[in-house]
Amino acid sequence: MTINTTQSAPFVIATRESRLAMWQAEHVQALLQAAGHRIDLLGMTTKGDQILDRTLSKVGGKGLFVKELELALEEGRADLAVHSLKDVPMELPEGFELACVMEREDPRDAFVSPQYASLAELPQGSVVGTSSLRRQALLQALRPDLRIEPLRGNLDTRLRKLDEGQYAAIVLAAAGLKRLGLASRIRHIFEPEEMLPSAGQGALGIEIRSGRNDLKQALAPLAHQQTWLTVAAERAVSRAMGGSCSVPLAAHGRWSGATLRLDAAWGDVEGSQPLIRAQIESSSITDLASAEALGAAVADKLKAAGAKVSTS
Ligand SMILES: NCc1[nH]cc(CCC(=O)O)c1CC(=O)O
Repeated sequence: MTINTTQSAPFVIATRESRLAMWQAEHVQALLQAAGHRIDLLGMTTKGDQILDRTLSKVGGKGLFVKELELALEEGRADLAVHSLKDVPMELPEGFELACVMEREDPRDAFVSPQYASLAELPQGSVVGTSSLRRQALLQALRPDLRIEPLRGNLDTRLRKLDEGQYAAIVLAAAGLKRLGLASRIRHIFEPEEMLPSAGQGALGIEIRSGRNDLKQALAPLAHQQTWLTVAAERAVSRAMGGSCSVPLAAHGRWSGATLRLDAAWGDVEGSQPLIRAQIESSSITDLASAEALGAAVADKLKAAGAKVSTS
């Protein structure tokens, strides 16, 4: 029998229990284990998961997926939480921070349909499933004839509802489908020119209690600096616009060489006005502060063109 009294306790990852959340937590677990750390998982059902089938945006929004994981960190039941950055509120509560942002998966949206190979093939008036106001607004801009119907639940649930025939097509993040080995369901990937992605889409962020330098050190090798700068710029647009899932807002950064091009689109909730779009390119993005300044500048352009800051 060996008793190792010097080895410290394992780090615990708090995670939601959806297949995608588990994949993401296990991915981080494997990377940290490969670097020699001991890592346990703590699975949790969040309020957001319990009400997935109701109108999430009306009962408190995205933060619901994150809050209970934060409580586990606060109470010391867990050390880190792995999030899809797209679901992480712009401002973290006092005492929490993002320890790192990891390399991005495909940030684009995917068209999924058993029958049709692309949006253009959909017959007039087809029903398309999405509960994202951003996807709804961008879809209607491309095809005003389509009927957009709500679609909730985790990825498997959404695909099942599609296969049951409730929709002619649905739109999902390519990243989630690829992570779960479901890339074969993708019929078309929208280029940002067609459908501009959401801030942070496809990127994972790891949240910790502020000041946990032991964790920061362990997580530093997982950070991807270019992704971090890109999503910092995107999230700064959302922050400046008061972004939440109750307003159609897209923000997407792309690099070509040393130049970051940041695109954003904003729509009013009623969807009565055409989308307002703005774009800036910058070759002087070197740190988080300059990335966030670029995001703020794009938000200023949106506002100058008539976009309203949301206060809810
Ligand atoms: N809002 C749910 C959500 N949060 C993150 C992803 C996909 C993975 C990612 O963006 O990292 C999804 C599913 C979807 O939008 O289709």
